[in-house]
Amino acid sequence: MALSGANKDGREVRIYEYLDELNTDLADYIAELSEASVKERGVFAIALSGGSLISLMGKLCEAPYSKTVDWAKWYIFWVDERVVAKNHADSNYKLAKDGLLSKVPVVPSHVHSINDTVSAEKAAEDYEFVIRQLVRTRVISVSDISDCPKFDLILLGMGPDGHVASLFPNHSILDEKEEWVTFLTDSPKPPPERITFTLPVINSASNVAIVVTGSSKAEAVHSAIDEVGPDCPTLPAKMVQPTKGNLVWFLDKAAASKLDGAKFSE
Ligand SMILES: O=C1O[C@H](COP(=O)(O)O)[C@@H](O)[C@H](O)[C@H]1O
Repeated sequence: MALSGANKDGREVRIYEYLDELNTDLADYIAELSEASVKERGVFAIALSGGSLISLMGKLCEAPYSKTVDWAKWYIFWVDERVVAKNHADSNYKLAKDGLLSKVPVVPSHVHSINDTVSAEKAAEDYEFVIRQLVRTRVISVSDISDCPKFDLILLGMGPDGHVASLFPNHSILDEKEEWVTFLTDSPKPPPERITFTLPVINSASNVAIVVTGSSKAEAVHSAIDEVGPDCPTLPAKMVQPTKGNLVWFLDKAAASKLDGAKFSE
């Protein structure tokens, strides 16, 4: 059974003893949000990250989700992408295609990956243009307090340094307020060229989940959730604070091992 707790900002933190429980609860969470969004808006606009997240979403390819989720209503985007060919081992698109999208009946024209034939700068510009078109046609909602897109769900992982998407600690793109999608050519984690949603877009989503496993990330989890340590204020994961949306952390025991456990109850 998961331990869970809500802190003062209304963030929910779910901690799982076993990875299998985390995977099942994550699949339930995504399936429920998909159902609610399709009921309300007729579509589900979901943005994926790369990394460990995709294998943690693996239950969605199995029964009952493979049959019960309304896959045809999904519109799929990437929160961040490495600027490499789509068939490159580093591509977040390839990771999601191989691990999830090729195993469920999504509509190919609803899968919005980046243009992998241009520079990082142009790829970010093109991707923002695509998103703007889909906001105009309301495939993606719009925030009622800014002009930002309001994704139904944004799924994030987190690196041991506290980075989310391709927003790295102390990088100037953390301050980006105007662009929806920006680029970097100096990512501290390879490959160096990437595009990424900016914080205003992430924080405008209806729902954001940060899914983190492993002891190498325990210190950054502690800093972001317990709001302690010198790095805390500039930790990208800590800057994920949806303005009106919901934030849920999914953690395994190892990632949660440095948290103040007193805040959680079964
Ligand atoms: O480089 C990236 O890293 C993060 C974290 O990856 P993980 O394997 O440690 O979970 C990922 O969320 C992001 O999409 C990716 O581009």
